[in-house]
Amino acid sequence: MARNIPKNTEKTRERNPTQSISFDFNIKKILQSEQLHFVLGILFILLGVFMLFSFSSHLFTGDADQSEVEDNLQSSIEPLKKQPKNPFGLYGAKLAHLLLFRLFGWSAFLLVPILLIAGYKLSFKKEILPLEKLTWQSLFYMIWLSTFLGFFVFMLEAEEKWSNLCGGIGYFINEYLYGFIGWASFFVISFVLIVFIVYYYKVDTSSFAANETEEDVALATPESETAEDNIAEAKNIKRVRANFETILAEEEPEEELAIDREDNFDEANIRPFLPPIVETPIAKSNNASKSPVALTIENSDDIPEIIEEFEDEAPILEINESVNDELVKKFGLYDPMLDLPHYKYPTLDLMKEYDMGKPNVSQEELKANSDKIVETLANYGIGIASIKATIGPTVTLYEIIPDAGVRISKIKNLEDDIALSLAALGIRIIAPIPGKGTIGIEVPNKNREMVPVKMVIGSEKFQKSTAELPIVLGKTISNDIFITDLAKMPHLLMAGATGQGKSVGLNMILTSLLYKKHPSQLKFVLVDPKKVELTLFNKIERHFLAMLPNAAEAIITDTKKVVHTLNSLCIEMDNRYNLLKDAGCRNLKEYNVKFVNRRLNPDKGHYFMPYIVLIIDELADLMMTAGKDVEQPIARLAQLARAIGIHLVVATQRPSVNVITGTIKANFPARLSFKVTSKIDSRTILDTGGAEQLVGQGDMLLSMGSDIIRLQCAFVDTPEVEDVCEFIGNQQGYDSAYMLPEFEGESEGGGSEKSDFDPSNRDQFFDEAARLIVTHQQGSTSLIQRRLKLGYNRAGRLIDQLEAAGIVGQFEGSKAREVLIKDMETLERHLKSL
Ligand SMILES: Nc1ncnc2c1ncn2[C@@H]1O[C@H](COP(=O)(O)OP(=O)(O)OP(=O)(O)O)[C@@H](O)[C@H]1O
Repeated sequence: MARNIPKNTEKTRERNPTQSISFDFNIKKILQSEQLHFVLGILFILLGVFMLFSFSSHLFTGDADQSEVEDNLQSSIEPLKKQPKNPFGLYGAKLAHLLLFRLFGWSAFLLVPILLIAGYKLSFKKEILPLEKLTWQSLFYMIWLSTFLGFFVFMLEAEEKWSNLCGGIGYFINEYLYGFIGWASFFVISFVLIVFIVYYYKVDTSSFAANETEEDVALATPESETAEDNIAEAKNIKRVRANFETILAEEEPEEELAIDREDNFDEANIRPFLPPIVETPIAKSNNASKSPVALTIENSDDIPEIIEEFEDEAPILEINESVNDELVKKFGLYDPMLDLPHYKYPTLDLMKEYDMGKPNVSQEELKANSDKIVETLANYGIGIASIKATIGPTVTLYEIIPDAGVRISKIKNLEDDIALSLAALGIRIIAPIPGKGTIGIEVPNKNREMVPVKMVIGSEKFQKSTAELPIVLGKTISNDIFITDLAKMPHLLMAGATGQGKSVGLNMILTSLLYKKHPSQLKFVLVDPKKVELTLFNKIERHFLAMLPNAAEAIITDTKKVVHTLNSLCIEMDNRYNLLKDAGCRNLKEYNVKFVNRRLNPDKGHYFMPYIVLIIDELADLMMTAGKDVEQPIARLAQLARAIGIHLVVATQRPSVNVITGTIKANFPARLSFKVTSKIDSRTILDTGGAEQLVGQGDMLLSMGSDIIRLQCAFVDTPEVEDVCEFIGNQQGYDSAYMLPEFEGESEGGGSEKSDFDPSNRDQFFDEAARLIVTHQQGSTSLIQRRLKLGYNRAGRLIDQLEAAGIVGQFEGSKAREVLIKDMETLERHLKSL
């Protein structure tokens, strides 16, 4: 209304009956002013301090001042007979006398923190502790404590000496109660406290009932809970998770929180960066009563079914939006980067500057080459309508449009003749160039141009790239910087004869990712059977590397360990799929978005999932020594891991069929080839010839689906990689590398065959798993996996042992196994008898 009032001209003000409204408006403004808040806040704080000291002094001077203060309270006009002993003067003595002696007793001290916190909040706009809650609690405890202490003062008839303890309120309540029920008033007082605690703190009374589990309670939670209830419950969850920093998050300002997370790292023992997050209490849908089905993914055809299963069968989480919003409002979105808040991305000055000099291809060279092409083709009776040249860093592409009626295959067959006439190696004919209707002839330049890493990494295109896993490989034939997204590839197979630029290519991939990703977002698993190529990356172990628990080194060089690591990655994949299923997400990106929005519960094993990039520097070596043992997990990962953010980059010197087997090849849609020694090798890796014609030094062909592009790989020198790694390695990192799930090889396992089951040799988690299964009455591997935080294989072995021990029934396909023991008592007896 006030906004519609005409502007305050003298006239309108005279006539306008709404003048008072405009006055109100100003009052409101004054009340809302920051200055007033600040001043009031300081006043509150001073008052709090004044109270604290006058109350404390009263404990010693109260008796002496009593009669003086009482007199003054009766008639404040009469002059004081003697000065009060309280150093805070008459008013200090009066205030203390009123609040301590007449009203609340010692519990009046509780008013002090309220004043201090309220004052601080008003002045500095920061709530050290939740003020409203604190005020209600303090009021209750002031009265209750005064009554409680009053009981003893009254019963012991010590009011002369101790009336300060309980104040007037406590004493009179007890006097009144005693008149009715005598000393049983103590029960009433205690009962009031119990009622307050149960209702105010929303004590989960169901947890007192025997055998009822956390999950049952969650199921019992009425969906119509108010947002406030949910927040309170969320905070309860938080309280339990004392090892997470969440408590600090609530009570401390953001900056302090960040530092604390860093310091308390090892507290989150499973994953060093398990996120500090408060979760919305989640009520499960009706489907929750269905047994969760163990998730086994054998091949990529399963994926659509799994996704459907996510939608249909998975316990779908119902999220109370308002609570999440409340949490987000309070703590902000979850930021994984706060794990290492001071982390600095590598800078461009770590890379060498190269003097590029003049253009690498002269006009004369261009003219001479196009003349020779036209001439050679003319010699074979092929006329050319037009010719156009595009200069690239390594090769120049001459695009020709032949006269009408010329057969393309005829030109293609002239590859060697053209090479001969141009006296150049590495001519490649692309006939026709897809989508262009021209024929391309790539002719290597006499002076090739090196593509420095600084140029591509520093390019605007790369710096601004929003790809999930951006990698800048180098330049295309038309001098464009080529950037691709490894997350979309989703896996890359690399081949190239020795000395053709494979290692530089791998380093480019790693360097690109190191320049764009934060350690909390990405982890590398580095496999280096040659033992020398990737050692540079040791320095970034605590930032970017993942490793097996108890491994001595993060970079894996030993074939046996490679097999373990690959299998461990498969377990990680299964675990991640289970978490995605739980969260109702289809891929890692969706999952992480949900997590960042505080919609997933870390207590249920959810965490911010970093991408994992597995790099294998020499597959041939591994295939020779371990064959199927490495082929199978690689194929499985390649088939299934894309959705959960595990991407593979596998390089090999020998792209022969026994290294790049059909299974492996079929699952690597993106393939990159440096120069190879034969056309057959080129066919093995790219499904077409051409790679044998490359000119080396990072000249490469990238095949993604049907397209093949020629690229010049950028050059990153070993000292540059070293500097980047040192730059990262010198910064504060995690306590250790990212831990992959443990994997026990067949021989080390606890015996998976049912017939082999030996009760004395059971898994150390056997009893725990049995109790879990019987409590939940669900014979499910994924339950064991999630609750006991074990890998899929180990959980599977446990289920087999439970079957052998007669605790669960047989495997029944997609259904959970029947639980044969129905209650804990029988189970305990059974366990003892084993
Ligand atoms: N992109 C590039 N630009 C310029 N020169 C390059 C490029 N890539 C590689 N080279 C040159 O080729 C040499 C060999 O490269 P690299 O070590 O990458 O080969 P490789 O294929 O890994 O060999 P190997 O399999 O024996 O390890 C480099 O030392 C460098 O001089």
